[in-house]
Amino acid sequence: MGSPAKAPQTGKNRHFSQALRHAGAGIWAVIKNERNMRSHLVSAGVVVVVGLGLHVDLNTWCWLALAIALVWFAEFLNTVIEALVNLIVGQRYDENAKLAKDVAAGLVLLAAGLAVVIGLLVLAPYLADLI
Ligand SMILES: Nc1ncnc2c1ncn2[C@@H]1O[C@H](COP(=O)(O)OP(=O)(O)OP(=O)(O)O)[C@@H](O)[C@H]1O
Repeated sequence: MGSPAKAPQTGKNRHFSQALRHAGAGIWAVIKNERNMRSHLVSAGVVVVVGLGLHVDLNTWCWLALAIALVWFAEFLNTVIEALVNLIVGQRYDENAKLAKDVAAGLVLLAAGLAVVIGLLVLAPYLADLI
C-alpha cells in the first residue's frame, strides 16, 4: 500500500521557494485560463518588437513597460475578483456578483485603453520620423 496522500496546503508558505512556486502557479493559471490574458501577452510582444524596431530610448521603454504592466495588473485583479465571486455565489445569479464582475471587466477595458493612449503618445515621435 502506498503512503497516504498529502493534504493540500491551506496555510502559510514555509519556504521562499514554496512561495515562488505558488506565485508562479498563479501567473500560469491566469495565462492558461484567461483568453484575454493571452491577447495581452501577444500585444505586449508586438509592442516590444515595435520598440526594438524603432530603437526607442530608455524613457520610452519605461512608459511602454508601465503601459504593459497596467493591463496585466488589471487582468490579474479581474481574475481574482472573478474567482472570489464564483467562490461566494457559485452559478447562482446575483446582482452584486454582476456588479463586481462588470466593474472588474471595466477596469481591464480602461487599463487597455489607457495603455493604447500611452503607447501612441510615446511612439508618435518615432513613427513621425519614419514618414
Ligand atoms: N453569478 C453571476 N451573477 C450575475 N451575473 C454574472 C454572474 N457570473 C457572471 N455574470 C455576468 O457574466 C459576465 C461574464 O462573466 P465572467 O466574468 O465570469 O466571464 P468571463 O468570460 O471570464 O469575463 P471576462 O471576459 O471579463 O474575463 C459578467 O461580467 C457578469 O455580467
